[in-house]
Amino acid sequence: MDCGLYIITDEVLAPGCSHIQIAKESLSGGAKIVQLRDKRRSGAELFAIANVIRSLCTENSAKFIVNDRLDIALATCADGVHLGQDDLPLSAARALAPRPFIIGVSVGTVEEAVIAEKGGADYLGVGPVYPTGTKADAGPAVGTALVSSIREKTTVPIVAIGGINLSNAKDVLAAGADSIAVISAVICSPDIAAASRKFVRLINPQD
Ligand SMILES: Cc1ncc(COP(=O)(O)OP(=O)(O)O)c(N)n1
Ligand SMILES: Cc1ncsc1CCOP(=O)(O)O
Ligand SMILES: [Mg+2]
Repeated sequence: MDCGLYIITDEVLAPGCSHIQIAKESLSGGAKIVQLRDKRRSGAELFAIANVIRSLCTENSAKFIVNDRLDIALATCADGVHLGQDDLPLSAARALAPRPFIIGVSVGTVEEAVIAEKGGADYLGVGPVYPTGTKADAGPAVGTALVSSIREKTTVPIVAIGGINLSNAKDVLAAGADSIAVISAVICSPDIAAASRKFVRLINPQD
Protein backbone atom coordinates (compact mmCIF):
# COMPACT_ATOMS: atom_id res chain seq x y z
CA MET A 1 0.00 0.00 0.00
CA ASP A 2 1.23 3.46 -0.92
CA CYS A 3 1.59 5.33 2.38
CA GLY A 4 1.44 9.03 3.10
CA LEU A 5 -0.99 11.28 4.90
CA TYR A 6 -4.24 9.47 5.77
CA ILE A 7 -7.17 11.81 6.37
CA ILE A 8 -10.44 10.67 7.93
CA THR A 9 -13.53 12.76 7.27
CA ASP A 10 -15.87 13.79 10.09
CA GLU A 11 -18.81 16.17 9.68
CA VAL A 12 -19.59 16.29 13.40
CA LEU A 13 -16.25 17.81 14.35
CA ALA A 14 -16.34 20.29 11.50
CA PRO A 15 -19.90 21.63 11.37
CA GLY A 16 -20.64 23.25 8.03
CA CYS A 17 -17.84 21.36 6.32
CA SER A 18 -19.01 18.30 4.36
CA HIS A 19 -17.21 15.00 3.82
CA ILE A 20 -16.76 16.03 0.19
CA GLN A 21 -15.24 19.41 1.10
CA ILE A 22 -12.88 17.76 3.60
CA ALA A 23 -11.81 15.23 0.99
CA LYS A 24 -11.33 17.91 -1.69
CA GLU A 25 -9.25 20.20 0.51
CA SER A 26 -7.12 17.49 2.12
CA LEU A 27 -6.37 16.01 -1.32
CA SER A 28 -5.29 19.42 -2.56
CA GLY A 29 -2.98 19.53 0.46
CA GLY A 30 -1.41 16.23 -0.58
CA ALA A 31 -3.31 13.55 1.38
CA LYS A 32 -2.64 10.11 -0.11
CA ILE A 33 -5.51 8.23 1.55
CA VAL A 34 -9.00 9.48 2.40
CA GLN A 35 -11.35 7.51 4.65
CA LEU A 36 -15.06 8.29 4.69
CA ARG A 37 -16.19 7.86 8.32
CA ASP A 38 -19.78 8.61 9.29
CA LYS A 39 -21.89 6.89 11.92
CA ARG A 40 -25.14 8.80 11.29
CA ARG A 41 -25.99 8.97 7.61
CA SER A 42 -28.20 6.52 5.74
CA GLY A 43 -26.81 3.99 3.29
CA ALA A 44 -28.27 5.99 0.41
CA GLU A 45 -26.56 9.17 1.58
CA LEU A 46 -23.25 7.41 2.15
CA PHE A 47 -23.43 5.81 -1.28
CA ALA A 48 -23.89 9.22 -2.96
CA ILE A 49 -21.09 10.85 -0.94
CA ALA A 50 -18.75 7.90 -1.46
CA ASN A 51 -19.22 8.05 -5.23
CA VAL A 52 -18.06 11.67 -5.29
CA ILE A 53 -15.05 11.03 -3.02
CA ARG A 54 -14.17 7.99 -5.15
CA SER A 55 -13.80 10.28 -8.18
CA LEU A 56 -11.88 12.93 -6.26
CA CYS A 57 -9.38 10.34 -5.03
CA THR A 58 -8.92 8.94 -8.52
CA GLU A 59 -8.28 12.44 -9.92
CA ASN A 60 -5.64 12.99 -7.21
CA SER A 61 -4.02 9.53 -7.39
CA ALA A 62 -5.07 8.85 -3.82
CA LYS A 63 -6.65 5.79 -2.22
CA PHE A 64 -10.27 5.83 -1.06
CA ILE A 65 -11.22 3.80 2.02
CA VAL A 66 -14.68 3.46 3.58
CA ASN A 67 -14.97 3.01 7.34
CA ASP A 68 -17.05 0.07 8.66
CA ARG A 69 -19.25 -0.38 5.55
CA LEU A 70 -17.94 -3.03 3.17
CA ASP A 71 -21.20 -2.80 1.20
CA ILE A 72 -20.69 0.91 0.47
CA ALA A 73 -17.01 0.32 -0.32
CA LEU A 74 -17.77 -2.41 -2.86
CA ALA A 75 -20.74 -0.59 -4.38
CA THR A 76 -18.65 2.53 -5.05
CA CYS A 77 -15.46 0.75 -6.18
CA ALA A 78 -13.52 2.11 -3.22
CA ASP A 79 -9.94 0.92 -2.86
CA GLY A 80 -10.70 -0.57 0.51
CA VAL A 81 -12.50 -0.73 3.83
CA HIS A 82 -11.38 -0.10 7.40
CA LEU A 83 -12.62 -2.56 10.03
CA GLY A 84 -12.38 -2.37 13.82
CA GLN A 85 -12.29 -5.27 16.25
CA ASP A 86 -16.10 -5.09 16.60
CA ASP A 87 -16.83 -4.72 12.89
CA LEU A 88 -17.32 -7.38 10.20
CA PRO A 89 -14.59 -10.02 10.78
CA LEU A 90 -11.58 -9.75 8.50
CA SER A 91 -12.04 -13.31 7.17
CA ALA A 92 -15.64 -12.58 6.16
CA ALA A 93 -14.67 -9.32 4.50
CA ARG A 94 -11.77 -10.91 2.61
CA ALA A 95 -14.05 -13.66 1.30
CA LEU A 96 -16.23 -10.97 -0.29
CA ALA A 97 -13.38 -8.68 -1.34
CA PRO A 98 -10.25 -10.40 -2.68
CA ARG A 99 -6.98 -8.54 -3.15
CA PRO A 100 -6.05 -5.99 -4.42
CA PHE A 101 -8.98 -4.63 -2.38
CA ILE A 102 -7.41 -3.11 0.74
CA ILE A 103 -8.58 -4.16 4.20
CA GLY A 104 -7.26 -2.17 7.17
CA VAL A 105 -7.83 -3.45 10.70
CA SER A 106 -7.73 -1.52 14.00
CA VAL A 107 -5.46 -3.02 16.62
CA GLY A 108 -4.70 -1.97 20.18
CA THR A 109 -2.31 -4.73 21.26
CA VAL A 110 0.59 -6.71 19.76
CA GLU A 111 -1.54 -9.85 19.85
CA GLU A 112 -4.33 -8.23 17.82
CA ALA A 113 -1.72 -6.96 15.36
CA VAL A 114 -0.18 -10.40 14.81
CA ILE A 115 -3.63 -11.97 14.36
CA ALA A 116 -4.68 -9.27 11.88
CA GLU A 117 -1.51 -9.67 9.84
CA LYS A 118 -1.88 -13.47 9.76
CA GLY A 119 -5.53 -13.00 8.76
CA GLY A 120 -4.55 -10.96 5.72
CA ALA A 121 -4.89 -7.32 6.81
CA ASP A 122 -3.20 -4.94 4.36
CA TYR A 123 -2.43 -2.39 7.06
CA LEU A 124 -2.85 -2.02 10.80
CA GLY A 125 -4.58 1.01 12.34
CA VAL A 126 -2.67 1.31 15.63
CA GLY A 127 -4.09 3.48 18.37
CA PRO A 128 -5.19 5.59 19.97
CA VAL A 129 -1.53 6.55 20.26
CA TYR A 130 -2.40 9.67 22.29
CA PRO A 131 -5.58 10.71 24.12
CA THR A 132 -8.29 11.83 21.71
CA GLY A 133 -11.62 13.56 22.11
CA THR A 134 -12.75 12.51 18.64
CA LYS A 135 -13.77 8.93 19.42
CA ALA A 136 -15.52 8.47 22.77
CA ASP A 137 -14.95 4.70 22.92
CA ALA A 138 -11.35 4.73 21.68
CA GLY A 139 -9.99 3.38 24.97
CA PRO A 140 -6.84 4.50 26.75
CA ALA A 141 -3.87 5.85 24.81
CA VAL A 142 -1.37 3.14 23.89
CA GLY A 143 1.63 5.42 23.32
CA THR A 144 4.42 5.22 20.76
CA ALA A 145 5.85 2.19 22.61
CA LEU A 146 3.05 0.04 21.18
CA VAL A 147 3.81 1.30 17.66
CA SER A 148 7.42 0.16 18.13
CA SER A 149 6.42 -3.22 19.59
CA ILE A 150 4.03 -3.88 16.70
CA ARG A 151 6.74 -2.80 14.23
CA GLU A 152 9.04 -5.45 15.69
CA LYS A 153 6.46 -8.24 15.34
CA THR A 154 4.80 -7.44 12.00
CA THR A 155 5.73 -6.27 8.50
CA VAL A 156 2.49 -4.82 7.08
CA PRO A 157 2.21 -1.01 7.01
CA ILE A 158 1.31 0.66 10.30
CA VAL A 159 -1.13 3.57 10.20
CA ALA A 160 -0.91 5.32 13.57
CA ILE A 161 -4.04 7.11 14.80
CA GLY A 162 -5.36 9.04 17.78
CA GLY A 163 -4.42 12.49 19.07
CA ILE A 164 -1.74 12.98 16.45
CA ASN A 165 -0.80 16.59 15.74
CA LEU A 166 2.08 18.52 14.18
CA SER A 167 4.00 18.48 17.47
CA ASN A 168 3.94 14.73 18.14
CA ALA A 169 3.80 13.30 14.58
CA LYS A 170 7.61 13.01 14.32
CA ASP A 171 7.74 10.80 17.43
CA VAL A 172 5.06 8.52 15.95
CA LEU A 173 7.01 8.17 12.70
CA ALA A 174 10.25 7.59 14.59
CA ALA A 175 8.52 4.77 16.49
CA GLY A 176 7.94 2.97 13.19
CA ALA A 177 4.63 4.18 11.77
CA ASP A 178 4.46 4.23 7.96
CA SER A 179 1.53 6.59 7.84
CA ILE A 180 -0.38 8.91 10.12
CA ALA A 181 -4.17 9.07 10.25
CA VAL A 182 -5.54 12.40 11.37
CA ILE A 183 -8.98 13.79 12.04
CA SER A 184 -9.16 16.82 14.37
CA ALA A 185 -5.68 18.25 13.80
CA VAL A 186 -6.58 18.78 10.15
CA ILE A 187 -10.32 19.20 9.89
CA CYS A 188 -10.68 21.55 12.87
CA SER A 189 -8.11 23.80 11.27
CA PRO A 190 -9.41 26.88 9.42
CA ASP A 191 -7.41 25.84 6.34
CA ILE A 192 -7.64 22.07 5.77
CA ALA A 193 -5.37 22.11 2.71
CA ALA A 194 -2.62 24.06 4.49
CA ALA A 195 -2.82 21.84 7.60
CA SER A 196 -2.63 18.73 5.40
CA ARG A 197 0.40 20.13 3.59
CA LYS A 198 2.23 20.59 6.90
CA PHE A 199 1.66 16.92 7.81
CA VAL A 200 2.74 15.82 4.33
CA ARG A 201 6.04 17.69 4.75
CA LEU A 202 6.62 15.95 8.07
CA ILE A 203 5.91 12.53 6.58
CA ASN A 204 7.89 13.10 3.35
CA PRO A 205 10.48 15.80 4.10
CA GLN A 206 12.30 15.00 0.83
CA ASP A 207 9.30 15.97 -1.39
C1 LIG B 1 -6.89 4.15 10.06
C2 LIG B 1 -7.91 3.85 11.12
N1 LIG B 1 -7.50 3.26 12.25
C3 LIG B 1 -8.41 2.99 13.23
C4 LIG B 1 -9.75 3.32 13.04
C5 LIG B 1 -10.77 2.99 14.09
O1 LIG B 1 -11.66 1.96 13.63
P1 LIG B 1 -12.72 1.32 14.66
O2 LIG B 1 -11.93 0.77 15.79
O3 LIG B 1 -13.61 0.40 13.94
O4 LIG B 1 -13.56 2.57 15.14
P2 LIG B 1 -14.50 3.52 14.26
O5 LIG B 1 -13.62 4.42 13.45
O6 LIG B 1 -15.36 2.66 13.38
O7 LIG B 1 -15.29 4.29 15.28
C6 LIG B 1 -10.12 3.94 11.84
N2 LIG B 1 -11.40 4.30 11.58
N3 LIG B 1 -9.19 4.20 10.89
C1 LIG C 1 -11.18 6.88 14.71
C2 LIG C 1 -10.19 6.70 15.79
N1 LIG C 1 -9.76 5.46 16.13
C3 LIG C 1 -8.86 5.48 17.12
S1 LIG C 1 -8.56 7.03 17.68
C4 LIG C 1 -9.63 7.70 16.55
C5 LIG C 1 -9.91 9.16 16.45
C6 LIG C 1 -8.75 9.93 15.89
O1 LIG C 1 -9.10 11.28 15.77
P1 LIG C 1 -8.08 12.46 16.13
O2 LIG C 1 -7.06 12.50 15.05
O3 LIG C 1 -8.95 13.69 16.13
O4 LIG C 1 -7.51 12.17 17.49
MG1 LIG D 1 -15.30 0.62 12.89
